[in-house]
Amino acid sequence: MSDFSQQPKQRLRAELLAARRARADRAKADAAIVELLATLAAGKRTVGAYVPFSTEPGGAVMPDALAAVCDRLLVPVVRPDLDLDWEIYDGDGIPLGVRAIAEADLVIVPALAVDRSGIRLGRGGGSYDRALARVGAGALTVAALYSGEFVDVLPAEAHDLRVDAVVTPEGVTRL
Ligand SMILES: Nc1nc2c(c(=O)[nH]1)N(C=O)[C@@H](CNc1ccc(C(=O)N[C@@H](CCC(=O)O)C(=O)O)cc1)CN2
Ligand SMILES: Nc1ncnc2c1ncn2[C@@H]1O[C@H](COP(=O)(O)OP(=O)(O)OP(=O)(O)O)[C@@H](O)[C@H]1O
Repeated sequence: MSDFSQQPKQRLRAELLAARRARADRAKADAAIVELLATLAAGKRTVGAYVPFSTEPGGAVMPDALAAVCDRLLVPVVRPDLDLDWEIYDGDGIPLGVRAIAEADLVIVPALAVDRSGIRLGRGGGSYDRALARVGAGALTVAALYSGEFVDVLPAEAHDLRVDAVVTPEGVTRL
């Protein structure tokens, strides 16, 4: 059992980021993750996602692959207070406001790890704790992870919001 509930979040983040940098199977894992996410996004009106950093699940091709199968792809714009505004991917760059994410049918969120109850560990800005609170009741929230990042128990705080599912190269798991 992978129980990290008593570990400081800062140390967990550092370990998970170091493991991502050391991965050798990235391209294959990203291809599998993008295929699964594109299947979830297919035919949706509005999808919220993110533009992956170089070591994040999904890789550089993820936004184009998602934009090709849904009507409208929203990506975050970080505000000075670390809250998230949203803009249309590859669009005019006009911010749509923090509430735009409420229109999404599917929200793909970045995470360093997620546990079996849906608690996610992010980068520590509280950005997604705030953004997830605005997601509509009917929307599906999914975190994209590499193998080994879906764990049994993570440290949880009162403000942490859960995701509905995780996508790893092995498949989609509803929580
Ligand atoms: N792709 C992506 N976009 C995202 C997030 C994310 O986690 N991933 N965010 C989630 O909230 C928000 C941005 N928050 C961030 C919080 C911390 C760092 C950060 O520590 N950056 C490192 C280098 C990042 C890397 O290459 O891995 C740095 O600046 O040193 C970046 C973004 C919105 N956009
Ligand atoms: N709804 C909120 N409004 C304002 N600040 C918040 C909110 N939720 C969490 N925070 C603050 O954000 C900080 C980071 O929280 P936490 O460690 O849970 O981040 P995280 O979920 O790992 O990161 P992220 O949400 O950016 O991916 C904490 O100091 C917390 O107080």
